[in-house]
Amino acid sequence: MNILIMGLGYVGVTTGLVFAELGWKVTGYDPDRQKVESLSQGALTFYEPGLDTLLDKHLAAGNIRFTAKPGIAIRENRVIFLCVGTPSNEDGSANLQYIRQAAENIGKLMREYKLIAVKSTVPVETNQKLAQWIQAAQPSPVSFDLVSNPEFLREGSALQDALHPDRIIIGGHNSLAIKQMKALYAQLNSPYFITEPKTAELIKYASNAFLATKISYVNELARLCDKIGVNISDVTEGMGMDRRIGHHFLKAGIGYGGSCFPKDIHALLHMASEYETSLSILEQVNQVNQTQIPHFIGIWEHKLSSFFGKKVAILGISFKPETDDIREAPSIAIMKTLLDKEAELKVHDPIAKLPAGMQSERLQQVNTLEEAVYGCDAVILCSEWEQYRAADWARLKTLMSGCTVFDGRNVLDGNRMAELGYFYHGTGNH
Ligand SMILES: NC(=O)C1=CN([C@@H]2O[C@H](COP(=O)(O)OP(=O)(O)OC[C@H]3O[C@@H](n4cnc5c(N)ncnc54)[C@H](O)[C@@H]3O)[C@@H](O)[C@H]2O)C=CC1
Ligand SMILES: O=C(O)[C@H]1O[C@H](OP(=O)(O)OP(=O)(O)OC[C@H]2O[C@@H](n3ccc(=O)[nH]c3=O)[C@H](O)[C@@H]2O)[C@H](O)[C@@H](O)[C@@H]1O
Repeated sequence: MNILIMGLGYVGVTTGLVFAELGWKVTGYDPDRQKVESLSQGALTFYEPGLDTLLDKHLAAGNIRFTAKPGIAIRENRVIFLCVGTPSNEDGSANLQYIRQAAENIGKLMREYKLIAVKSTVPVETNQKLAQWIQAAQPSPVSFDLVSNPEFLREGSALQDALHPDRIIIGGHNSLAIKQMKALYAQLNSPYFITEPKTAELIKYASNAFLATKISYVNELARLCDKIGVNISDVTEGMGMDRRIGHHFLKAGIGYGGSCFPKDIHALLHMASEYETSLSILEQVNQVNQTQIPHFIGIWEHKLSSFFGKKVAILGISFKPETDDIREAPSIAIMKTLLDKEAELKVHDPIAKLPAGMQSERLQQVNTLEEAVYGCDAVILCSEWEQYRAADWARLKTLMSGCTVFDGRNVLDGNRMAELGYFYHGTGNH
């Protein structure tokens, strides 16, 4: 079966390369010509470990190609994966304009049967709407099947996650379509959960919301730890030894960011309100996350007396390590607040760049960790790149003016930092 991927962002490119790796012929379509050109030349438009090698390999073997022309791409491929973005509307609901455009393109241009799988994260009942949009755009009726096939990969480990998924969720009504979907993934040896489309759609939101709940829970608990003088990391380590709880997603810090958790939680809350149901726990999850940064800035400001005129090194721009994605990155909100408080910022990230519109004479991105900390009063660690964990903190201290390190991700060894003469402040960390 030939596969068409519509939408060449993180999910689309990873999915396309994974299917190429599984032996299928893949075409990637995106209306963004620059993206298509760049991918066709073997250059990824974002940073993601392992994908560049796979892209080179499958371009050279002719297993994957990219196009900005939808007509031939839709006609030549029997299976279509929708991987377009579903960003937030002002009111928090999911913006379905790209999904709708893609559906209308398919309807308009298809000439024979298609199996269409939705990987984008979409609200319940979108599958049904998609069917209507496709039908309405068809010049004359042509049959198709629609299945919901949500994606669970994480940025930074996208390839591994997509090649070894914990589960493959398929929501569909037609058993033949489900059989074809299973055939596409057959080599992965992952368990399937087959259900109806709206259940599959909700599983995706419910999973992201549950992971975010774990994070906000420990972040709030860390505030208590700060007051009573125990280490949140010890608490979560002890908790995680209970296999019913596990160790995952219990790392306290400056809060969750990224292109999905904040957006999907808003979308789920909006969905609940449309169905006149309250998800009060999730509202609190969101609330705790939104207060995480002001909470820490308050503590840091108190420790430094004031940020006015202080030289501060910001380590890590991306919302997490191993990605250059800065969407909803906590570092950005921190930097904006510190600039308002008239601090001078030197910023470092191994890969990510400051957003183009973010400019100030008191803000400078530098190329090395040493340049960032040179002459600074304090360091704030915003994303836990390995380079920061493994840094020679004894040497870095000789470059700084002050000796304060605020570890927003709790990854440095507090005792060791104190031995080196730092004033170290983590999260719920003593
Ligand atoms: N980024 C992630 O780690 C994950 C994202 N998701 C979900 O997958 C979806 C895609 O996410 P990303 O890859 O991050 O999005 P993205 O924003 O990086 O990329 C979306 C792509 O879709 C293209 N596009 C827009 N309209 C189109 C159309 N009519 N036809 C074809 N392509 C079109 C855009 O040009 C863009 O290249 C979202 O719903 C997201 O919630 C799910 C799991 C993981
Ligand atoms: O729907 C999506 O887009 C994806 O969203 C998340 O993946 P991602 O946003 O790439 O990254 P995560 O590793 O989940 O981290 C999200 C945020 O939570 C923070 N986090 C994570 C774990 C933790 O213990 N503590 C914590 O603060 C991270 O620093 C980051 O800011 C989910 O983990 C994926 O399963 C899902 O497919």
